[in-house]
Amino acid sequence: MIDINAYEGTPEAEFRDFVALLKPRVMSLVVFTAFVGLWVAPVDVHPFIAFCSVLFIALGGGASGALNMWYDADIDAVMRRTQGRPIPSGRIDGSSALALGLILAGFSVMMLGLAANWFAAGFLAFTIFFYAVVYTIWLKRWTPQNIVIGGAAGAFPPMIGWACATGGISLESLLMFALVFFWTPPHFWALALFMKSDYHAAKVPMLTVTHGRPATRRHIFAYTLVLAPFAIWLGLTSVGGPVYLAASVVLNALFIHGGWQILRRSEDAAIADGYAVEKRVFKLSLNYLFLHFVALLVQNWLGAW
Ligand code: HEM
Ligand SMILES: CC(C)=CCC/C(C)=C/CC/C(C)=C/COP(=O)(O)OP(=O)(O)O
Repeated sequence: MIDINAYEGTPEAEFRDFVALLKPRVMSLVVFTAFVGLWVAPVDVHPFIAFCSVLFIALGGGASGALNMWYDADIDAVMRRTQGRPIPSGRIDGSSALALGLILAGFSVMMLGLAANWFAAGFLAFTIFFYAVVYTIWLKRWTPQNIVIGGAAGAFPPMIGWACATGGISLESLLMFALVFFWTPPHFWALALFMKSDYHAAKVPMLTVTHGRPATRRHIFAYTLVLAPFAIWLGLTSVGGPVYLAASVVLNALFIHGGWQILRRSEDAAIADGYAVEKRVFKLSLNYLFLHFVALLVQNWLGAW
């Protein structure tokens, strides 16, 4: 019998494939942190300028996602989680993704410079470079500290937002950076614990692969402990207040408890329940970060210290 599917040729790229190249789900939280950084800054920004700034940061983030997918296509083709992405599945060729990434990167930086200021635009350019080149091309395939150092790229957006409003850097924006920076390792390693075989197959030196799961569990717990003081310190600055502080204390207690549970678990127990705790802590990590930034917004609305 003739298999007509074998004669379909290269699958057609659809609009949603180009959108997928921009990693919209991950970037939605990144962009939210940038928005909050801009909004809580002590300078009034015209709503239209604020809207444009966030839009161009989002486009810049998307550009870096496309550049990451272009370079990582070989890794993505091996891992089950990423095999369906537009490049490994053949719906978009690498050179189109590269072109899209470069054009969007240039466009977003130029437009942010015109809409906000050139310091913020330079910061956005540096962040795109950091994710696409420092993390993706260099660190990711080289060291298990890849996501710790490379995580800085994901932590810059609230500083970019702040820079859009103020044209500079402050203790508050540095602490927002620290919040995302020290959050990234437990966020990612919780996921890596239930994805180890994928990274192993793709020969990516994630901590789970190079140092094993017990070491990864210890690292997750340690980072939840390091993270908490920075998150709470932010609440003592000019953007903080009682609502943020209360939220942060509760969220950190939950996150540290999650890290502790991960630390105490044996691998056999994790296999037995299908990594339920690790999956729960990964989800908790997303809520942890989202709610910290929501708390900053609410505090700003109610009035900070
Ligand atoms: C080097 C740093 C990071 C690494 C290696 C990392 C890795 C990952 C991976 C592998 C996933 C799961 C699959 C996926 O959706 O692609 C994920 C999910 C997610 N990450 Fe991260 N992440 C990092 C930083 C960040 C940052 C800075 C943010 C936001 C501020 C973020 C937000 C998210 C969100 C929202 C999801 C869920 C996506 C969904 O619902 O599909 N991540 N992350
Ligand atoms: C404004 C701006 C430029 C923002 C950039 C923000 C940024 C660096 C986000 C990184 C988050 C992310 C998707 C990491 C995934 O790592 P991976 O690429 O190793 O994960 P994968 O295996 O899912 O591809």
